[in-house]
Amino acid sequence: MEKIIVEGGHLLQGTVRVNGAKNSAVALLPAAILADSTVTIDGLPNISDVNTLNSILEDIGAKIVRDSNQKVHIDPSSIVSIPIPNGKVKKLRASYYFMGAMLGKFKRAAIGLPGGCYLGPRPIDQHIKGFEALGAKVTNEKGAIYLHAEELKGARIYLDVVSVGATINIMLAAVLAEGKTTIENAAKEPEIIDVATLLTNMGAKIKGVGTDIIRIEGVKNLNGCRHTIIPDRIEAGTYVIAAAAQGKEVIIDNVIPEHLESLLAKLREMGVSIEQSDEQLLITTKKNLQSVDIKTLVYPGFPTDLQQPFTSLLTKAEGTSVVTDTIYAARLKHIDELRRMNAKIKVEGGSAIISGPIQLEGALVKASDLRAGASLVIAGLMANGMTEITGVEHIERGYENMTEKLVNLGARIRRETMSDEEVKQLDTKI
Ligand SMILES: CC(=O)N[C@H]1[C@@H](OP(=O)(O)OP(=O)(O)OC[C@H]2O[C@@H](n3ccc(=O)[nH]c3=O)[C@H](O)[C@@H]2O)O[C@H](CO)[C@@H](O)[C@@H]1O
Ligand SMILES: C=C(OP(=O)(O)O)C(=O)O
Repeated sequence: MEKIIVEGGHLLQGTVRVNGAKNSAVALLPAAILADSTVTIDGLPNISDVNTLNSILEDIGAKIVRDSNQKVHIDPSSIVSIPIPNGKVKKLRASYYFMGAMLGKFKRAAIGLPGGCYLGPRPIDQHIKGFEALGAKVTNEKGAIYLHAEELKGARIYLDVVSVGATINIMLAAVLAEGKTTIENAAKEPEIIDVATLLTNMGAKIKGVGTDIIRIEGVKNLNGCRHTIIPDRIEAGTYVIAAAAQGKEVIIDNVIPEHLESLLAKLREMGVSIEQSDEQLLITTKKNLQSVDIKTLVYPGFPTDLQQPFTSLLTKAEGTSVVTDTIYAARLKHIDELRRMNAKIKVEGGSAIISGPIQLEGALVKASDLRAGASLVIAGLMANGMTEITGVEHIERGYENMTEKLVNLGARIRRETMSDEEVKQLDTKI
């Protein structure tokens, strides 16, 4: 087991390059099942979620070759519809995309219930509603979901909540269904457009992605193709926030600035200077940042995945800021850890109320989930003295080489293997 050690207070300067999007990658890999020949994906991030999905694909018969340039070739021609058991599936939320992809390809699937970051309840009722509308019988037995359809027929599906996962999963099942499918009240996240682009390159007929009505005309089969993944807007946003918190001048490279409009608007309101070009952002911080309120919303609103890192930044803003997560109201586990670091944060009625400016102090803290980890790393960079962060495995789910990238920007941050004694003490330390 490893921990991250940060010596705070050093200014960040230089360029950081963003990898391919985790939340696209985790859907693009299962989508490859739908093709009859090799799918090549360019720019996949080297993170544990991607490695777990590749491993599940191999378990069901895919042949995967990863070449040196972040290219992955997935040959799905030998995949068989065998049950996918709990072990690996439980490591991530996105394993639920195997449901849509296997159902689409084989008309049946059996898969353990997915895991991922615990952000409060993460229901999949809208995914199931969609699969049932397409003609599948879905049962939940002893922690596994069984899906079966004699044939899949296009349908009109209205989502009761705007859901990224349900929109993608229904698209995966519908592209090979007979006839027309309409998804109403669909989500519009860039990752959905990325998945639809891959499916279209494979031969699927999809219209309306990026709007709230997606229309799909089923085709008989899909072919292999080559696809380049979009840059990770959440990884980019994390470094943008780190730069605003502790940067002098930082360039974020390989970013689509339009994907981050809500974050950039809030940072400008706080007084951060941001220059943008086609694929880069230059972040320059002023001394006195102003407080702002944020409310997470579906895209193009403020992303839930950046709420936790942004909270760390707000500790240094002058005045009171209010953070409300309307997507995952319980995504507040980082707050206790930030309080250990001297942050003044109250939680009232599901909102975090942050009083600033406060000088954070180094402490021993634990990352309970992926973006809580990112928020603690940023807090560590801002703090006086040393911060030790455990729960590194969560950070590895979504950030490739985070410590190396920060070292290149001038941060004093490193990873260390924990001693057996430290591992034993993990749950007993105050
Ligand atoms: C809209 C949104 O911001 N989605 C985020 C969500 O995606 P994720 O795919 O996890 O969540 P969804 O977009 O599916 O869910 C959005 C909301 O709908 C609810 N819901 C979802 C499916 C369902 O069947 N029933 C239901 O009630 C969820 O509890 C949540 O409150 O977390 C991901 C990981 O943090 C982010 O990358 C996504 O951007
Ligand atoms: C919580 C996240 O991931 P997941 O939904 O895969 O658990 C995230 O990307 O912030």
